Amino acid sequence: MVKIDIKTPSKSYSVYIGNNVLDSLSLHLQSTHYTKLLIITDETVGKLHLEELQSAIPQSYETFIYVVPPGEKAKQFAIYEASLSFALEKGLDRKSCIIALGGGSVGDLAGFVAATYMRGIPFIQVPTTILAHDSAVGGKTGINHPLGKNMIGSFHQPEAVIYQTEFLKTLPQSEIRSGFAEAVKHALIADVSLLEFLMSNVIDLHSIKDEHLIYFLQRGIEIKANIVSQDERESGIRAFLNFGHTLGHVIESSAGYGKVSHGEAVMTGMIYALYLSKEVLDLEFNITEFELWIKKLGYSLEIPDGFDFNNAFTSMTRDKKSYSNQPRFVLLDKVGEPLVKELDKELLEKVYTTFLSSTELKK
Ligand SMILES: NC(=O)c1ccc[n+]([C@@H]2O[C@H](COP(=O)([O-])OP(=O)(O)OC[C@H]3O[C@@H](n4cnc5c(N)ncnc54)[C@H](O)[C@@H]3O)[C@@H](O)[C@H]2O)c1
Ligand SMILES: O=C(O)C(=O)C[C@@H](O)[C@H](O)[C@H](O)COP(=O)(O)O
Ligand SMILES: [Zn+2]
Repeated sequence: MVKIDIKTPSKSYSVYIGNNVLDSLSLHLQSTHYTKLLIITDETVGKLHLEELQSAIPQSYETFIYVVPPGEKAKQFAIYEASLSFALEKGLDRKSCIIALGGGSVGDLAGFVAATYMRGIPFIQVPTTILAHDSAVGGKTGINHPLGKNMIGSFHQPEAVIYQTEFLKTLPQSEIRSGFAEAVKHALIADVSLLEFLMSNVIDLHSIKDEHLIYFLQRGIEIKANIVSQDERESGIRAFLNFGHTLGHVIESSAGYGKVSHGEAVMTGMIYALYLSKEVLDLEFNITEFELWIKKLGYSLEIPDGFDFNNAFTSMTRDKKSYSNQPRFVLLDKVGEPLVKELDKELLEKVYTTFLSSTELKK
């Protein structure tokens, strides 16, 4: 088992990673004495892993279960409202605890329910996707709005993150691919040697070795923990974790939430940001080699039908990093050295055209 401690101004907590870390959940629940528990999970994850999670909960606990639709459908106002109603009907109080069992969608929803129920109650993340090495840590919670991704939310740190890596064994390929994008993001923004490691050891997403998986999950969490501990509420360097997300979120919302996975959209957004970084900062990086690797891993890097730069620009001006109607992008000066820059429409459109015509992306 690996334990990573996270320290933020609002809370300190631990992330437990390994094959058999549900014991850490049992210990936490035994020592904390919440009044009631509410497990929020989705239909798919519930069928696969709820029983095992329940076996780790001490019998003395009154436990309720609320099952939401899988994927981005969970991050809708209607589901958020229904989850709050369920919590009220079951009589959760301020000393009750919500447990999020699932990927980032369940974690974001359940965390936001916990953040707003009676103005905030505790919650525990039990992530079940590779992507959730990112989403379960750091306390960003929220739901989507038709006009933008995660537009309604809060910062609310979990009490603990219990990352049972056995749960990852049931992930379909598409979800492994989506989650791996955030691992690549962590490498690009913070650790050139992690990027080299990933590019030489992950050449097929069907056969990632267990020790490699644990290594990049752990390293990604360390990178995120380091940033979040310095800037919990994104007044500065936390924006680096948004690398690739300015375009990525617009791809997700314009395709219709859930049509393009978060990781696929972010991967496309990261490649666009690499082209921007070349243009604006003379980034020295072999984008062609990177694109070929990414295509071999099966990323489609597709721009949704009907995607139009002018509409995308308008949506990017609504991004949470933007102000005064000017999109702000995370760029790389070097791999591992990000910065945030306000960019104007002409430049964004020019580089978008270059990016779209990249021969490697079309292969
Ligand atoms: N809060 C943050 O810091 C943060 C960071 C990154 C991403 N996110 C958000 O996370 C969301 C994406 O999360 P995600 O990709 O983890 O997935 P998800 O929760 O949307 O799940 C994706 C699919 O995988 C299934 N699934 C989950 N675990 C499984 C398992 N072990 N076996 C089989 N199927 C399983 C789910 O049922 C669903 O169909 C996005 O909404 C994104 O915006 C948040
Ligand atoms: O933790 C962060 O900070 C991130 O930006 C991590 C991202 O991977 C994640 O997708 C996050 O939800 C995006 O945040 P948003 O503020 O742009 O909605
Ligand atoms: Zn993300």
